[in-house]
Amino acid sequence: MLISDDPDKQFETTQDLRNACLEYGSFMVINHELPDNLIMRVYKTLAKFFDLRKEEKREYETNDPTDMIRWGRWDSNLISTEFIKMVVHPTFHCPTKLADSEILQECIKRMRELGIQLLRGISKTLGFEECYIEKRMKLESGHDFISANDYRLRLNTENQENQLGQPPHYDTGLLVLLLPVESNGLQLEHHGKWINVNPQPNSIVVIIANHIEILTNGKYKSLLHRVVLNKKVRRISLPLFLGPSLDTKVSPTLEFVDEHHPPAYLVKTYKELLETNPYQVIDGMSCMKNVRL
Ligand SMILES: O=C(O)CCC(=O)C(=O)O
Ligand SMILES: [Fe+2]
Repeated sequence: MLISDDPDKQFETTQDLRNACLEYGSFMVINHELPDNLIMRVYKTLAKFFDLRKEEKREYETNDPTDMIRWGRWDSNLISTEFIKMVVHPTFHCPTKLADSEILQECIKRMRELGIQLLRGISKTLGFEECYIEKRMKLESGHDFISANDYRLRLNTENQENQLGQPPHYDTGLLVLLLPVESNGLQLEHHGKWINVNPQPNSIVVIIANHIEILTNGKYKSLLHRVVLNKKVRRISLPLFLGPSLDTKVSPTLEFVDEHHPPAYLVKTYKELLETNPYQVIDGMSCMKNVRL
């Protein structure tokens, strides 16, 4: 609808998008251009990678913050997940041990195109011309990464009720797009309560991340979210973190600054902000504590 030829429909969708950004910090996209069989093949390829023996994946267990690929596991009483993160734009990086990397690359390319369309829509909801965010954040050389997550079933463990796949967190970047998943687990914070995301089949869930909050001087807030372990099925997820180029200085846009709304964030390049995280360019951790004034 955002790209519909019918101006009324386009207007209505832009209004819905504005409300979703203000009220929830998240929305679902249906009727996108990612075919089911592409999605299915991506999940197969990721599952195959996660099923490799630990020794085989350890090659990507890096402590070097400049590495572009990083594998790891969190395994405690409360949190359990395995992940493989990789920088996918401007240059696509992928472990050689991940079969069918061209399928993953194609899928990410399409997710990125969708993300850019959504950022055009978001620019409009803010009263700017369509390409405002794209140009200001230099998305042509935007720094994007993915973090494939594997939340396995954990049987016979204590504390099952409270087990999380991801602790509550905010994401870095502008937008995070989640490849459609069949199983639930993602929860969003809304007015102090956790709400379950029950995605419609094949819908892409989108989350507003840190740098939209900075750009809008807090008008659109970065969304707190977490993942609870699904007790019935193994769940694999694939978020794409769309970000500004590393050299872009992200700061509140003047239109959102006045005497009642002074700038609430420091001016830093995306790279400087990411460098405050232990794994720098390949770390989805929120940077907000280092930038709020
Ligand atoms: O697995 C999910 O649904 C969300 C993952 C997530 O929030 C993240 O990787 O930052
Ligand atoms: Fe996240």
